[in-house]
Amino acid sequence: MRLILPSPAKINLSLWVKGKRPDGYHELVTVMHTVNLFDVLSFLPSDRLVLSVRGNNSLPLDRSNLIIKACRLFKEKTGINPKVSIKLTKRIPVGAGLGGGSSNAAATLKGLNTIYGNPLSEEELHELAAKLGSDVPFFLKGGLAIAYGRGEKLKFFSPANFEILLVFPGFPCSTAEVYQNLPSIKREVAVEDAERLIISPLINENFSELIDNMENDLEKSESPCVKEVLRVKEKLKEIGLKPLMSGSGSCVFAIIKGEKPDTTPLKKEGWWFKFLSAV
Ligand SMILES: C[C@](O)(CO)[C@H](O)COP(=O)(O)OP(=O)(O)OC[C@H]1O[C@@H](n2ccc(N)nc2=O)[C@H](O)[C@@H]1O
Ligand SMILES: Nc1ncnc2c1ncn2[C@@H]1O[C@H](COP(=O)(O)OP(=O)(O)OP(=O)(O)O)[C@@H](O)[C@H]1O
Repeated sequence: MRLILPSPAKINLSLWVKGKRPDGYHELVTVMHTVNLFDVLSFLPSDRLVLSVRGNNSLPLDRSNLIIKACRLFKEKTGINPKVSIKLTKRIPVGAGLGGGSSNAAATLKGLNTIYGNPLSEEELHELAAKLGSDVPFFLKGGLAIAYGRGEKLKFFSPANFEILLVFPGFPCSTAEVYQNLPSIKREVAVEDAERLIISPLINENFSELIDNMENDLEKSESPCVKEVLRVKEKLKEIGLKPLMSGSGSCVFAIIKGEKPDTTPLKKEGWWFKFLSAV
């Protein structure tokens, strides 16, 4: 039997860094929402585990691919050797702060669990997801959530309605490098602050207030990549938008309140962009 699963991208509507932890990770409070830009994972029965990718020539197909990592972890936990051919159609730009790899890993865990008769509970899936990456647990459900801790602790809300312009400037940013180049930050931010500043105006569709409150502390990173991203932000400001970097970059997005802006300057720069909706 064939199983086809969509694997959405996310944006970070805000990301606050509270400080650095003894394990090297950063303590965060961030608000994430999935958007209607999807990779697709298709699972077919096979005599062994095989991964193939369409739409991207540079992604590794070996153990460093998050899909293969998810399969290995599933096998370790359940004792079931996944014999499936997984076809990934890649549409989400890689290294773009859109969580594409994390989303693929979550879809793989869900897909294998469905195919093999749900051997893992929700909690067990969450535990495996957190091992694969800080963003992976969020993608098991998607929609709207505040993520905190290292990003693996979640408080979910009903999905919201909004439109964005998403711009990918054509180069990736390495998440590890962006965090490494962050000046030391100490901030008192709680989940309740994220609810007040972001979730409430979002649910009430008070977009002006929402946009005024949106922040991403990773924009303070001294990584050369983020410096380039700030230039992209400037261009979007010139066309009347209030943009924000998503996650660790390189994508930048802006909430669209009414009429769509004139995108000619973005075309001139040769940047990839799309108008998207929250899903
Ligand atoms: C930027 C975000 O996407 C925001 O949603 C996440 O914080 C990153 O999520 P992710 O890609 O799943 O990240 P991971 O694979 O867990 O970590 C990649 C690298 O980012 C850094 N990292 C990540 C998360 C975190 N809370 N603190 C960190 O310092 C670490 O150096 C880590 O080695
Ligand atoms: N299935 C996959 N899809 C995308 N990237 C993958 C995958 N497997 C491994 N990777 C590796 O993960 C790295 C980053 O991928 P990804 O596109 O998820 O970054 P990102 O969007 O910046 O993520 P985040 O927002 O979670 O930091 C790349 O170096 C890529 O080679």
